[in-house]
Amino acid sequence: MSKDHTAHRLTILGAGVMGIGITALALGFGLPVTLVDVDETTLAAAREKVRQQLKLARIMGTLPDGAEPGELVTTVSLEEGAEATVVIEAVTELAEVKAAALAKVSALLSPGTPVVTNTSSIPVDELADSVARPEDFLGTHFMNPPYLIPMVEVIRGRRTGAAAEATLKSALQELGRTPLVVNDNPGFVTSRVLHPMINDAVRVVQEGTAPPETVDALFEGCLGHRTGPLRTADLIGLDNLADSLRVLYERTGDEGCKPNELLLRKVREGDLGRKSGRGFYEYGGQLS
Ligand SMILES: NC(=O)c1ccc[n+]([C@@H]2O[C@H](COP(=O)([O-])OP(=O)(O)OC[C@H]3O[C@@H](n4cnc5c(N)ncnc54)[C@H](O)[C@@H]3O)[C@@H](O)[C@H]2O)c1
Repeated sequence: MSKDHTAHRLTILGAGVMGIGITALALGFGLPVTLVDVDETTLAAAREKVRQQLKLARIMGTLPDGAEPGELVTTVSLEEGAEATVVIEAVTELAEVKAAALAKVSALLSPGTPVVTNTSSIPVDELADSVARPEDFLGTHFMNPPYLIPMVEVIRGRRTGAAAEATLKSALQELGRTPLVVNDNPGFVTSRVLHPMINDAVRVVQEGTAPPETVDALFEGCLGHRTGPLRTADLIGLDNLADSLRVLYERTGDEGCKPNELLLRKVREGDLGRKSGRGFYEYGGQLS
């Protein structure tokens, strides 16, 4: 047991959209978290964003009543995160960046500590080549914002061991999430279906058939989606979406996954969605 009286303590790599969200969820359920990124400025901003997400999650009633928040440590040193019971990697969706981070962190951990990639699309078995013990390695696909979405897609790689899967499931249960296990392939289930669909929605906007507001209104009003595809793109982050589509295109050859020119232009111009304040919509000072 950790000093915070929870069975698990997490180390999370990457203080971006997902690292911040998973950290806020874990703290809200009382788990201690060590959040690691490559620079102190990012980490300072992340502390404030975590605090805001915790506040929002409490207002929305998605955290357990009366739970003492877990302790948060932010650091640029991977060594400080070596005592975790589970490590979750949520760094940029570039295979070489993930491989380097996973190699470093897995070498520091005791055998039997699950190392989990929160990749959107890169096959787990491909990344498993870079970790010290492939049997301890598997994937999750937490969605944004983690405190609001109760289910987590879990990806079992070809070399993932039963013990790692069981430990990850117990941590997800402690986080109040329901795991659903799928097999390994580019994009797994959700990204393989959702990301090309969003790419098509961007194409519809680019071709002038309808503006983003109308596309989203049709998906929400006619198809019953909670959030339309362009608002979802802004929530994901347009840079991350483009990276994920590239991963899918390179590994499947599916032309529908080739990132659309309008999407790439927005990324080039720094319009990344909610996290930068503008994407397909404007966000005046809202939470990322
Ligand atoms: N954004 C979403 O909605 C979403 C949903 C599910 C999964 N994902 C996946 O989660 C992962 C993270 O996505 P994101 O949207 O949070 O990205 P992001 O661009 O917002 O953040 C990535 C963070 O990783 C940090 N980083 C880069 N290299 C690092 C290293 N070696 N060590 C520590 N930190 C490092 C960066 O500084 C940055 O803060 C990606 O694999 C993405 O595909 C994203």
